[in-house]
Amino acid sequence: MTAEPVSPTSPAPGATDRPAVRVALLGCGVVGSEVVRLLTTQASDLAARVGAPLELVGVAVRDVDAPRDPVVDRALLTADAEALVAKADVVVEVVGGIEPARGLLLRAIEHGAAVVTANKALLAEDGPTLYQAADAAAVDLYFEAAVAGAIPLVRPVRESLTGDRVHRVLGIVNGTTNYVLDRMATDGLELADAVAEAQALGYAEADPTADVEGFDAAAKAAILASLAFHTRVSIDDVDRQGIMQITADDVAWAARTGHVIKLLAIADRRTGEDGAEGVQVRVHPALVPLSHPLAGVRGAFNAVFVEADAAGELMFYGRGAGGAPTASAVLGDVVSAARHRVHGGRGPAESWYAALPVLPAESARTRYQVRLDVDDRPGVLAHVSAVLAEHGVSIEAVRQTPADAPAEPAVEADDAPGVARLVITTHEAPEAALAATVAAIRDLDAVREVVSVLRVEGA
Ligand SMILES: NC(=O)C1=CN([C@@H]2O[C@H](COP(=O)(O)OP(=O)(O)OC[C@H]3O[C@@H](n4cnc5c(N)ncnc54)[C@H](OP(=O)(O)O)[C@@H]3O)[C@@H](O)[C@H]2O)C=CC1
Ligand SMILES: N[C@@H](CC=O)C(=O)O
Repeated sequence: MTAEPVSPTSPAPGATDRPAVRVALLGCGVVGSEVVRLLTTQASDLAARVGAPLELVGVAVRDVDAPRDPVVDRALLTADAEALVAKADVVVEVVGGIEPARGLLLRAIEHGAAVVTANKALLAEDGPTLYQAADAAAVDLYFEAAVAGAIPLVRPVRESLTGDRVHRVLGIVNGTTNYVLDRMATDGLELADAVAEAQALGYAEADPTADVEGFDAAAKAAILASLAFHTRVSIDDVDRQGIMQITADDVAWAARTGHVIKLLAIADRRTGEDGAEGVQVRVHPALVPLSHPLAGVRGAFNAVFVEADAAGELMFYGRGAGGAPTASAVLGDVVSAARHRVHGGRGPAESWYAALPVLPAESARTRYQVRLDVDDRPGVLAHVSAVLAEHGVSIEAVRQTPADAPAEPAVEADDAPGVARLVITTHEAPEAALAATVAAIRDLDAVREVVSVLRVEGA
């Protein structure tokens, strides 16, 4: 595509003669550059939808001399983001990270600007500071792009379902890890090779920690849980486990038992031990049955189920990352905020924070699939079953390794008994009981090794 310079006042033939809505852009990287492109190429459509032209009044970056695609008029570029936010009606923050993003957004709000951000890290760490500031200043705070990129998900949860009672949010909210797990499942790649491929394709960052360790998914889970349950959930409240321990062998075994492994974000409304309601939020890899719609979510796509009392089950699917898809969500927010500037009105406000407490990880209810190598002698299965029974965990299925298993049991000494691999799938039980069961099984004399423990979801 030819890169056309962006002029300070993009022509807007579809607009009325109302004064332009001034838009300041903070950040012009992967997402910001696509925001510039859309603001330019869609100028007349956007003006018609807003009822006034959108005027890009400045673009704050770190390096004003770096080459940009699309080319941005040098007169628009500035390294002084503080000064820029003071002269806009709508401030779009696509810088990322906690500071200076938080300070800039608060300054924009202080100046009476509406703000649009894609910054999940900031919202998950300190969203309430922004919500409260926006509420106090009676300005819009929109953040559709912060969760699941292009997929309209924040708005349905924040606005459309606000008359309903959500009881579960379950989904794939990180495209990089879904791509990695998908490549491991389809071509038998080891995790490191699949991550390297994701980096080469631009899905994963040079430092993929936020994706593979589950931080990115945990931030999105915290934001979704806060909105869905009308309470305050921060990233520190999320029980988080990434995909680093998943091996090609785990993925192959998942297929043998009719599953795929997905990194899931799960937020549940549930009753705690004291009988009081709360929310439990977690991110971890899980076995998903091949028959479940989430199993069919391939590549870097995202998909989220929301279950509400009256609405029933809703599914949202699409591209969760990338410059253009994310910019689409940002522009939707810009149009909403700009419309309010022109015609009056305000978007939703989160001033009701407090309600449901966050329950500890151990209060979650889930199912486990445990693979273990045991001595192949009479009575061993009875010992293992007894441990499960002692912890009140019911067995759904047990199977023994077929001869052509992809992973070989440990090599034993000449005089040792043979080794059998058991795959035990439990019924749903409290997380605490399941974890204690695995610890007790590991201590049995007949157990050579607990090879893997994975949760099973979506059955
Ligand atoms: N990339 C994606 O697919 C998605 C990203 N997001 C979110 O969008 C946001 C932006 O992500 P992305 O575009 O990928 O990030 P990039 O790293 O590509 O871009 C960041 C931009 O911010 C600028 N910047 C950095 N520090 C400052 C500063 N102190 N003052 C002014 N400008 C600064 C950089 O300037 P310079 O160009 O000079 O270095 C760059 O233009 C993040 O919050 C991210 O989580 C959300 C969904 C998907
Ligand atoms: N790193 C994220 C992209 C932005 O949200 C992902 O892989 O989904």
